[in-house]
Amino acid sequence: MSNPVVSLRGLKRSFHQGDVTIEVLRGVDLDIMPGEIVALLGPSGSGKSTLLQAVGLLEGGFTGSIAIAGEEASKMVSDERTRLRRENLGFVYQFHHLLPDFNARENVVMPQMVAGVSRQQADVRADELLTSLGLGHRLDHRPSQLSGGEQQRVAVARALANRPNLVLADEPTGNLDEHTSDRVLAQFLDLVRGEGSAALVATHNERLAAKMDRVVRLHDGRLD
Ligand SMILES: Nc1ncnc2c1ncn2[C@@H]1O[C@H](COP(=O)(O)OP(=O)(O)OP(=O)(O)O)[C@@H](O)[C@H]1O
Repeated sequence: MSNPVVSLRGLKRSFHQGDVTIEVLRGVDLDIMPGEIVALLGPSGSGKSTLLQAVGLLEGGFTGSIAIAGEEASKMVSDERTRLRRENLGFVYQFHHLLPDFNARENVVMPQMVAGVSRQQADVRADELLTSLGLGHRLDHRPSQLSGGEQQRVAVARALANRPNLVLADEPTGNLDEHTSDRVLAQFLDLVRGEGSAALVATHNERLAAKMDRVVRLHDGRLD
């Protein structure tokens, strides 16, 4: 059997403020297999974003083991972590952080160029992804000329541009109304499945979580 795309063992994270220590993650264990889409549920403040930051190799301060595609990241120096992140991970946030001066296509092209893909190939991939998300008629629009749901779909295309093994999504449809949120999430899940990526998706929403392959819950700093 293949390696998990992510394997966490005994992951811990505390924050210190003055004399107060908040133990947010108190020993999280989690394996996600290739192609598996996992919903991460938990109330506000339970540590969902903190957990995604750990898996995304974006922040230090964690103890325990974080393996991405079989490579242990916790002892890596920053350059190695960046390489591991670029080779394996894609990100979607609640607020899309698209580049405002670039159009939809260019926003999806940019991460590919950073990864060394030619402009021509990157354009083809961007158009393919955006078209499959129903944005074939919006390729030349800038973010300010797109609706919230359209902007979020561009962010989804950008996250998948470099064919990540794992997509990390933090409330990916949290800023959209219910109808748009359902539609964008369905398109997100279809695309991730079609691409064969795994995903870890933080949400408050039980109904959206039920559409994924598996649900894990953060409770008292651990996963139930
Ligand atoms: N940089 C920080 N410094 C101090 N405390 C922090 C920091 N980041 C997070 N926390 C605390 O850690 C806890 C978990 O935060 P986190 O954002 O991971 O929760 P969450 O489950 O994603 O919440 P939400 O659903 O509201 O986004 C909170 O109590 C928060 O105040």
